[in-house]
Amino acid sequence: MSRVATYDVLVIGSGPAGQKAAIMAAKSGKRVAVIEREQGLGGSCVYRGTIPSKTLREAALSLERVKRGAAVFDCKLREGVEVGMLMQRLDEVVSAHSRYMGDQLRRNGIVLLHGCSRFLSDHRLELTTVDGVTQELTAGLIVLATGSRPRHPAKIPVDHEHILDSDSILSMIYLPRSLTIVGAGVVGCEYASIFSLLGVPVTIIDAAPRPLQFVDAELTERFVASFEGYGGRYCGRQRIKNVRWDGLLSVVTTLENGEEIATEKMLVASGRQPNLEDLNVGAAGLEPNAKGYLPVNQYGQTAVPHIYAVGDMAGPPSLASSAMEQGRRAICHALGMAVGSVDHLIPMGIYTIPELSSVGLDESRARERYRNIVVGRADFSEVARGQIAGSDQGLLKMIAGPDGHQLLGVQIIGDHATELIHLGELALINGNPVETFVEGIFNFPTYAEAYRIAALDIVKQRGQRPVLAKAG
Ligand SMILES: Cc1cc2nc3c(=O)[nH]c(=O)nc-3n(C[C@H](O)[C@H](O)[C@H](O)COP(=O)(O)OP(=O)(O)OC[C@H]3O[C@@H](n4cnc5c(N)ncnc54)[C@H](O)[C@@H]3O)c2cc1C
Ligand SMILES: NC(=O)c1ccc[n+]([C@@H]2O[C@H](COP(=O)([O-])OP(=O)(O)OC[C@H]3O[C@@H](n4cnc5c(N)ncnc54)[C@H](O)[C@@H]3O)[C@@H](O)[C@H]2O)c1
Repeated sequence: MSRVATYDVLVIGSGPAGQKAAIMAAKSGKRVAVIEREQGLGGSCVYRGTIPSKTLREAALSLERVKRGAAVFDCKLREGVEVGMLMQRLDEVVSAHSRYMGDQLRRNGIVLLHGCSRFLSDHRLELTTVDGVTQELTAGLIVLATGSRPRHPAKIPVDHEHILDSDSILSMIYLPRSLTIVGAGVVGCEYASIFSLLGVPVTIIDAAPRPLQFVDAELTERFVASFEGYGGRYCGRQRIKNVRWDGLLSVVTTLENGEEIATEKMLVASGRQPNLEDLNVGAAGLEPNAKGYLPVNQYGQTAVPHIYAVGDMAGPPSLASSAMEQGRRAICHALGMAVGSVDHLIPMGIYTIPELSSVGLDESRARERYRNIVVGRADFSEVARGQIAGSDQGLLKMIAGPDGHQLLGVQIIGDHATELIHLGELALINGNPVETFVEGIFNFPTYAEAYRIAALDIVKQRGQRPVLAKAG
């Protein structure tokens, strides 16, 4: 082992959480090293998560746009098309991303170390490179950002050939003739949309009565209607008895109600678990909780004050966007800098087709807290841009407090929902009232006009319930 290398800040993992932590620390004048066990930078976000899935989604979206114009266009996918052909831009996107990140680390003077690391004590780590060379490292501040990996239920024998997870699904050469998806969370629903639009019959199985349980029920109803419109089937409230590959053609799923579902492939999307095992956290005095995560406070600080855990490895919401913010916040907190106060307003963007997005309180949570809320609705079929695009599944819901002025949240399903949500987010951050959307001028024709329609709906209801408005 060579002599000990000393840094101010050591960041383990180069995904969105680790990157932002490292950059923030370097910009604050600290000597920083990032340890990454994979050859490429960027974490599962770049290689197995966000970017590959969204690249395949673009192909499904192109097909969907053509299908909307079915009266004039006649277009379907060629027989035997390879999944790789549908993701032609992926290599370019991934290498551009990795190059950009490498440059950014270098520009900021951050040392990049390749290898796997484990704690020797609370300030010391051992790094082992792929060649088996070891090096001891020490730092005053350590940020763990090792991400997560798919969780496999005990009853499902994932073999990565017939029964796949979100890491192996994109290694399929051909589109499957049919697909069962276990789990109607974000991963399951995003892939369900993509594959069903590409013409694959998809069945989703979940123990819950509806998919995406944490999303507004009116929005998920529209999602299910659209998914079923593309030939998909949602099997809610179902428990799986067993899953087996029949050795010939099909993966056979037996449900506890006796039904058998046979499809060519299965995708298991039943949640994630943190990458913690290799780190030997016990040597640093840390202990995971019953769910396998390291307990942290709102800044990502663990029970050992100079060790922070951020991003997926620290648990939900498990988003690239929140991972970046957690990385930044951890460093600000550790270095005694102002952290900012909008972390409760993390927007959620789900890239199903149609897209779903939300910020602030949704209808049911707002009702729990304030009882007499006012809900404004704008159907995209009322918006000129929606009519032009034939986007009739869209809906924007604006949630106002009992006085009908205070904005509490916005939920959107439909084209560009994940972009549109930021208007609502900024209004919430700035404490703008509902009127902002009535008085502001919007480009025409745009989907953003849905904000004004929803706001006017609230104003109309306010006029009809003067007693409630005064009672507050
Ligand atoms: C299919 C899919 C689609 C997704 N789509 C979206 C989306 O559209 N939008 C969104 O916001 N989020 C999305 N996510 C979630 C997003 O990818 C994650 O929340 C994000 O990648 C978490 O970032 P992270 O930095 O915590 O971890 P990761 O990105 O997983 O990075 C962790 C890094 O740590 C490294 N590492 C692990 N252990 C060690 C060790 N012992 N030593 C050294 N290095 C180590 C790993 O190699 C990896 O590079 C998606 C996830 C999946 C699975
Ligand atoms: N657009 C995005 O931001 C995006 C995209 C993809 C993933 N992600 C993140 O990745 C994380 C993981 O996503 P995920 O969808 O794998 O997990 P999840 O925890 O969101 O959903 C898992 C689903 O599987 C179901 N389930 C679990 N075990 C089951 C079983 N044995 N039988 C039937 N159903 C079962 C659960 O009821 C749940 O609905 C999420 O936290 C999400 O935030 C985000």
